Amino acid sequence: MNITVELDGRRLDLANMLEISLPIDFSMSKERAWYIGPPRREPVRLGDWVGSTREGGSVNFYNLTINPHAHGTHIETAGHIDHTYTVSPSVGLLFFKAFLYTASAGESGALSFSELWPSIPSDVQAIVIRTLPNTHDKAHKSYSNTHPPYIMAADAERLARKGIFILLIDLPSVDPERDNGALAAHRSFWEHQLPHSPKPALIGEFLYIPHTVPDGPYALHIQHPAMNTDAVPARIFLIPYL
Ligand SMILES: N[C@@H](CC(=O)c1ccccc1NC=O)C(=O)O
Repeated sequence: MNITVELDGRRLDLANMLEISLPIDFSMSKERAWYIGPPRREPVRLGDWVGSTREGGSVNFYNLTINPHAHGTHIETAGHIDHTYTVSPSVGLLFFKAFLYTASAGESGALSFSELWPSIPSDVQAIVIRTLPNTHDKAHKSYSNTHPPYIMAADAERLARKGIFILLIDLPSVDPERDNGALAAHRSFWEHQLPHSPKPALIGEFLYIPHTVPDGPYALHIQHPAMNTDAVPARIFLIPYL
């Protein structure tokens, strides 16, 4: 089978899609973020019957307890911070024009975008922020009480005003861990979306972008389950251009 996809005249290297998301791992035994402990996976028990083949049941039939914000890569709508009736966060398009940028934070914890602004192409729809340090332990790290870096509200506004409607980062939040509910970057990004934005804006958090992937332009592909709530787990890929 031979499939060719072009995004505004640029061919996508579909054979070399790069996954940049983290799964929800039910074998994880420790806190991941937001102080709530690991995800849980428990067999259904109905009288003598158990939904676990290991325990003698005919099938595996588990109840899952997950929190999309705390347990892995997820995408969220503005319903995360307001009373919007949330249908499933929905991406609507198969591919977006994306840009991967590596940012580091100064002493304040604010990420610097100073090298991003001169290099970002004008037609970008999605930005992927990889933060430094980017050691492999990031894929398993427990973030509660670590106060990771964050995006400044003014930078989130500038991204939105450039027409970017998908903002992705490899940390549990685009905002500081503790800000008394301000969530300034979340609010600023959603508030300053252009009126003709083609899709409802999304923020995605808790990604993992291997250090081997160079900064620059890519196509972006997002997969997610349909769940009517503010945030859903997501599988996210960067696709190089040929
Ligand atoms: N920083 C917020 C909390 C917060 O941002 C948050 C809390 C629980 C789950 C997700 C959160 N933010 C995610 O982007 C606060 O201090 O109230």
